[in-house]
Amino acid sequence: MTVLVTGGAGYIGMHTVAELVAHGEPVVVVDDLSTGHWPAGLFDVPFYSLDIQDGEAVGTVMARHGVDAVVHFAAKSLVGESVRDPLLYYERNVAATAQLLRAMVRQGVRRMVFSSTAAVYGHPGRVPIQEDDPKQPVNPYGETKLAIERMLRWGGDAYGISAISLRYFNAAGAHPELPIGEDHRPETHLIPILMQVALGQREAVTIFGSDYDTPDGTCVRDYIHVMDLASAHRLALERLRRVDAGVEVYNLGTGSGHSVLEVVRVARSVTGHPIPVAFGPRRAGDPAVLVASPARAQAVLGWRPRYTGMEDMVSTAWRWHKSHPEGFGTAGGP
Ligand SMILES: NC(=O)c1ccc[n+]([C@@H]2O[C@H](COP(=O)([O-])OP(=O)(O)OC[C@H]3O[C@@H](n4cnc5c(N)ncnc54)[C@H](O)[C@@H]3O)[C@@H](O)[C@H]2O)c1
Ligand SMILES: O=c1ccn([C@@H]2O[C@H](COP(=O)(O)OP(=O)(O)O[C@H]3O[C@H](CO)[C@H](O)[C@H](O)[C@H]3O)[C@@H](O)[C@H]2O)c(=O)[nH]1
Repeated sequence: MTVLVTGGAGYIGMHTVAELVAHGEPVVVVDDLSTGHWPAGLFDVPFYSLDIQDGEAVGTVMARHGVDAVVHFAAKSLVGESVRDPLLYYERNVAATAQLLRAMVRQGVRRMVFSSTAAVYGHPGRVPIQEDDPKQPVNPYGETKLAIERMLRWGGDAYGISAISLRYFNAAGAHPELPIGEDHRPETHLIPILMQVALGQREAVTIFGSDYDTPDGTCVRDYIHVMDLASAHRLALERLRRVDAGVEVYNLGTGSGHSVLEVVRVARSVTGHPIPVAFGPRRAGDPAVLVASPARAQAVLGWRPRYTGMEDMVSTAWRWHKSHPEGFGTAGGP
């Protein structure tokens, strides 16, 4: 009973590997290192530098390690890039996942936990957002994640695959003990950019829009700690093994929103750096407010986020960035 983690060298994937290993779960990682980093010697788990589009090679890994479930993080996930090059997202997200599912079917592996996103909702009609609210993605990234959710639904019927799709809101923070954290290149996410300003690596942060219909005019997001995302994956795996779940979806957020300016204020207080801001135009495709209703994940998975305060998110991120100003450095494969 081994779990195959695709994209396990990425930000959320690596924290989930840590969580699974800490709970005694045998894990094998497949990652092509296109955006990830695999620090040599940190985890005692088999690592394969493979593209999931190579279904045959991934199938061989499944057979060799007795894989019974897949946690599927591997994807392209930059909204702006997806608008500039949508075909890349159809290839690397939709087509690649079809290859992965084909390999699973061939190997008789019938459980998947899938990384979905709040971007499937587009501009929400109401907040907090519930799972059954309308899905109207406003960029190819969200569109391809929704397409995969639908592929899982059809695949569930046709091949007997049970899947849990976890729609994360804004992942944030870092492991409180292990030397792992967020290292995207280029970095586009708010909190790591604030940390880079505090480290003196950037002059200032540009706030995208100050005229939104929100209390302080800046966008409101539901930030969820990466450790809490990791625990949700473990609980989802447990559920897939316990019951024939069919295909289920869950929002993962705290249920509380924080404006960009609020996050900046917390970052100033945690780092002790003034973090200068500049106000710029709105970023295309940014909804004003995205806040999850996490009620379903709490009721069905028994999920309880532990790091719910913005200070928890920023201080664990700061610990990582301060001790690893160059991120994983040049760490490539093992
Ligand atoms: N970061 C967020 O706030 C957020 C929010 C919602 C959803 N998600 C989703 O969560 C998942 C992980 O996000 P992340 O922030 O950790 O991203 P990441 O880029 O850090 O991780 C993705 C990993 O997948 C690997 N990968 C990509 N394509 C691959 C392929 N074809 N074959 C093998 N490996 C491949 C990359 O090398 C990387 O290690 C993604 O699916 C993303 O869409 C992230
Ligand atoms: O330099 C920056 C970076 C971000 N922001 C703002 O900060 C907020 C958070 O932005 P991030 O880029 O950190 O995160 P997103 O909300 O754009 O994206 C996240 O949530 C999305 C779902 O809506 C997707 O799932 C995506 O993968 C995930 O990273 C947004 O209002 C954004 O406009 C700034 O003002 N300046």
